[in-house]
Amino acid sequence: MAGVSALPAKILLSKRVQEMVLNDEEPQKPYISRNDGTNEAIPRPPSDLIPIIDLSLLSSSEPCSAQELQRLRSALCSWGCFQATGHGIPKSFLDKIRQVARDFFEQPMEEKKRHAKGVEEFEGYGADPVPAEGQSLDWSDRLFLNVYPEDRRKHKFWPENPKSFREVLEEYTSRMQIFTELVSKAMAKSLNLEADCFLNQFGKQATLKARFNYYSPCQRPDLVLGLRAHADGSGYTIILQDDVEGLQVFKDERWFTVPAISDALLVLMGDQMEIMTNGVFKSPVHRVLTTSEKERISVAVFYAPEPNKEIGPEEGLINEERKQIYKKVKEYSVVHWEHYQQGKRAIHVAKV
Ligand SMILES: O=C(O)CCC(=O)C(=O)O
Ligand SMILES: [Fe+2]
Repeated sequence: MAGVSALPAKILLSKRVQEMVLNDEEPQKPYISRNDGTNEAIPRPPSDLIPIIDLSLLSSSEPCSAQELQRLRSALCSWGCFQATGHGIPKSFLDKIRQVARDFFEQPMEEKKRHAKGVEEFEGYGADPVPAEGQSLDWSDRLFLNVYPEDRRKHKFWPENPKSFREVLEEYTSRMQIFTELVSKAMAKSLNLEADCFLNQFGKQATLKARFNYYSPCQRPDLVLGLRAHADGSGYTIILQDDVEGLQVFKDERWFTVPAISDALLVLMGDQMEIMTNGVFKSPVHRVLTTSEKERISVAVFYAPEPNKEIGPEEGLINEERKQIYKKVKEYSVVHWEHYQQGKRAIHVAKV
């Protein structure tokens, strides 16, 4: 294509995608990653939609609670994700998060760069560290922050503007702690396990990391991805979308677009929940498309076991019919990252 050059990823990453778009630059070679032809979302039969689970039904003793738990289990066994409603976080607050995220990214570049990360670092404003040679880059800008435990926060990366950013993120963190407790217990109950079993594996100092994603419009959505196909290395991930769709989940050899539902949070299993459930729950491959019309914003919160904690398959999920397929692992996110950098999945390293 015209204007394609082969600037090294390191140089490209020192410049934000949003800057390239403002300068009307075409995507350069490392950003070109799609080879699956069409940009069309495949029409889906009504029965084949990402399940929506009403969490408010799960804590009651009504029969509908057992039914909803069963739907939760079935969603995580087949899709590895579900859209959570009835979670108790008001839509007005979810809108606030979306708004501070938008306000942050819409600021002038100099303001955002006050919180810039180094090209090789994780935390702060920028893009992922430089991937292995030959790997593509994502058409996105990010603000990545450790939010829990509190002593892991690096305040120099926390925006001062918009003014309410910190307060809103602190509240979201507290709400995410309540949310993860609720979801971890419900997942255990759905598998007939002791309610606290996953919480015990994650540990009291389980980490929460927030990634604010800004996907600029792209002139070549047919060639460029907002985020390349991957599975998460977390325990599980909670994703808040705005009204622009783009996230897709891979299932049955097809990509399915995750519908934008304004009051829902997408709960998506990471590899560590697949390990803890001995492969019963699936950690799905997912990706983000770009669109030429409008920017897209999302906020992903990664919930992972506390550092140095060994995790492994729940005993109750190992039996004669279902042999142990995963080993105990420690610091899985490190191995996951090394593979991710090379465009590979890591979960095989945890196989027995
Ligand atoms: O932007 C999204 O909707 C998904 C983000 C995601 O998959 C990730 O950050 O790992
Ligand atoms: Fe992801």
